[in-house]
Amino acid sequence: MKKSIELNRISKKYKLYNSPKERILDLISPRSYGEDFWALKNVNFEANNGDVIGFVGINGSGKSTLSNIIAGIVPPTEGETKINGQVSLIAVASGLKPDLSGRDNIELKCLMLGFSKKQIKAMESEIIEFAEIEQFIDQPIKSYSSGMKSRLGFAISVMVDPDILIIDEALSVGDKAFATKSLAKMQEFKSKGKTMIFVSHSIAQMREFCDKILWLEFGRVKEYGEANEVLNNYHSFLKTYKKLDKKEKKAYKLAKLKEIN
Ligand SMILES: Nc1ncnc2c1ncn2[C@@H]1O[C@H](COP(=O)(O)OP(=O)(O)OP(=O)(O)O)[C@@H](O)[C@H]1O
Repeated sequence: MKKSIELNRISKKYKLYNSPKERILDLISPRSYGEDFWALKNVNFEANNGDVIGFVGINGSGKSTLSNIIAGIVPPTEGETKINGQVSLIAVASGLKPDLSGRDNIELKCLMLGFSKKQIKAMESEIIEFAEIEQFIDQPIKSYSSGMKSRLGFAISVMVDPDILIIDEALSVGDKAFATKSLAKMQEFKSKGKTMIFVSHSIAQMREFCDKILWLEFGRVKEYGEANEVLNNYHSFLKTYKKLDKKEKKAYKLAKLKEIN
């Protein structure tokens, strides 16, 4: 089976600053300011062509950071990434530029993905139609509702027909009719044997769609395997975790983060 994604010991370090001043000082001064924070540590992950994989984990586990690394939006601090094919990431805030119109955003995103102006012109009307924003396409997208923005982001990402499609929480926005249409589009991707990654808090959606699940917990891989098995374990964990009070949850998180920070 051909591998579409190979991640070898990926780590990501962010810098946490107490004030904007500290951030600037860190940039201009030879001394180091701010605190190191490892959001991912030594993550190994592989996907084959045709895999449909869900990323789960409680808030702050590193799901979006890992998706962004696979999409090439965020560089890892350490480790090796091998991505075979073109990746498209759909996220609620997926790099659309608020001051540009819907049409200009389509052009910009497609240019960044390497399409020519002629190819973009040919795809444009299909994208606009799928996103259902015909009347608003020449308005700046800062005037769009969040549903409209996510429909546009979704439409661009699926119409460019990538080899690897990452959908980060984007299905939770938008109405029922659009969600049905999107799921049908993703079914089409699945049947074409493309690699798909879902980031979602909905276990039901994951069960319906994914073959494999990667469970992240505060920067580390807790489990990676067959969807039902990992989802059952994650579900049991959540049941226990949700019973903890605020203080206990914080203590759990701090203890886990201490292991890698
Ligand atoms: N640009 C950044 N600068 C500093 N810390 C960051 C940055 N982006 C993410 N983090 C931190 O990295 C950790 C992982 O964040 P990430 O968004 O990847 O988690 P997640 O699992 O996607 O969370 P959620 O389910 O809440 O979206 C969090 O503690 C977050 O605060």
